[in-house]
Order: sequence, then C-alpha cells, then structure tokens
Amino acid sequence: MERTSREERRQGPSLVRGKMVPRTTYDERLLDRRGSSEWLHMDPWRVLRIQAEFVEGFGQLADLPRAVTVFGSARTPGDDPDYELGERLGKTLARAGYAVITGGGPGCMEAANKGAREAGGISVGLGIELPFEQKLNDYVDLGIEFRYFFVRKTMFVKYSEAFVVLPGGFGTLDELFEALTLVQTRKITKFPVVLMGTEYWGGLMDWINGTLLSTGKISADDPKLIHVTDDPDEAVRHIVAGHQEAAQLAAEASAQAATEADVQAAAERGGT
Ligand SMILES: CC(C)=CCNc1ncnc2c1ncn2[C@@H]1O[C@H](COP(=O)(O)O)[C@@H](O)[C@H]1O
Repeated sequence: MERTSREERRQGPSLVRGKMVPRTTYDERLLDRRGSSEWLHMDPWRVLRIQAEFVEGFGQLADLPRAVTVFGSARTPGDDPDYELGERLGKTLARAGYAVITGGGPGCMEAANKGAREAGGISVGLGIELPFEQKLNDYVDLGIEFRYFFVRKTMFVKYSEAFVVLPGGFGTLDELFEALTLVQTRKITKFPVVLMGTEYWGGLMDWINGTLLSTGKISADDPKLIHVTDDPDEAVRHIVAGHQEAAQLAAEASAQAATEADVQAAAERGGT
C-alpha cells in the first residue's frame, strides 16, 4: 500500500490531505470576527455543525461505563518518568473498572491510553482538530475527533466521574481550572480532582494555599477540592472513596425525602 507523505488533517469524520487541508481550523474560523462580514452571516449555519458534533459525541459515548478523564502534557516523551506515571495510572484506573478518557493526543494522553489498554480496560480518545498534522494515538480504542474545543470539553465532563491531571502546560491548566470552577460553582457535584506529581504541582498548590487564600480569592474549603499525590493507587482510592461518599449522601437524601413524604401523607390522612 502506498504511504502518503502529504499533509493530512482529520476534520470530524472527514480526512483531508494535501491541497485540501485548509489554512485555518473550524475553531479559528468560528472565533475570528475580523475580515469580511460574510463570515458572520454564516454563523447561524455553523450552529448546525456544532449541534451535529454534540449529537455525534453523545451518541458514541452514551454506553460508556463509568469513566475517569486523564489530562496531561502533549509533549511528554516516551522515556520521561511522567509518561511511565501516566501508563501506571491508566492501568490502575482500568483495573479499578474505570474507562480511561484522554484528549487522544501524544505524551501523557498516549501514556494513559496505553496503560488502560494494556490492562484490558476501555481506552477512549477525544481528539481535536489542530492547525498542524495530528492523529489519535495508537492506544485509543474508541476515538472521536472534534472540530470545536468547547464541544469536546463538554464530553470530558459529561462522560467522566473524576479528573486526574498529570504534569502539563497551558492546555492541562485550562482543563484543570475549568473542572475546579465547575465543582466550586456546583455545576458538577462530588467530582474528585487529583493532581499527579507532588513536586511538579507543589508551586501551584503553594500559590493556591498562600496568595489565593490569603487575599480571599477562594474560600477556605476550596483547596480541599484538589488531591495531590505521586501514587496511582492513592489517586484511585481517593476517586473511589469520593464516589462512595457521594452514593451514600444520595441514598441518605432519598431516604430523608421518603420519610418526609410519609410524614406528610400521614398528616394529610389524619387531617381528613
Ligand atoms: C505536540 C502537540 C503540541 C500536540 C498537540 N496535540 C494535542 N492533541 C490532543 N489534545 C491536546 C493536544 N494539545 C493539547 N491538548 C489538550 O490539552 C492538554 C495538554 O495541553 P498541554 O500540552 O498541557 O498544553 C491535553 O489534556 C489535551 O486535552
């Protein structure tokens, strides 16, 4: 089979090569307000494409069992200790019965997908169209390529029950703080967030516990939303304990609601 060396880009379900590869991405074109206003008149139609991306994502992921999303640097080489940590994390999550979702890219994402796959777990990659050549890593068993970052981010949150964050850069920080904001504002509840790498994240945690707390930018309880460890087993124990606590609270709340309904019904009977 002839191997191609032409430039290649995945765009949602489509693949384009060579001169068919556009100079910009869907995200870029959506967000760019400069230039001819003709672009703006097309936005209503873009909504349909965005909608289709949600439909595709929801459809593909609906049957996924409970899952954890792993974030981390796209640039971590295969011989880096963080890569090995990502692999061990993927394995540990898979052995605990969690499907592992990543951004489907290289580096730490690949490591977590590899670990999950090698442990016989479900390995999911939610990729993103980027302006340079990029494909889902080889360890992804269920992959979806998204055109729009914000659609993809919805999928990470909707289809996982916890986030684990390996050392990473801007992309990783964006994902971490989006999750923390969602938990802090109770848009999502009981959602464990674990940082892997005490040394790497130490400076950030010091700043959160120091500057952010002392200037009143966060509440006293907010740092407790983040669990930091070097040990994948501890990460998984923290996640499982968080889910057990959430299940117990939900059971107690529904028992309480049932009792209140009984009392109300009895009072109504007594009153008639
Ligand atoms: C070598 C390179 C830059 C490849 C980029 N390829 C990527 N493929 C998939 N997801 C990505 C990529 N880059 C960033 N991300 C997203 O942002 C995070 C990593 O960003 P960073 O490397 O920490 O800032 C990942 O968790 C992922 O969800």
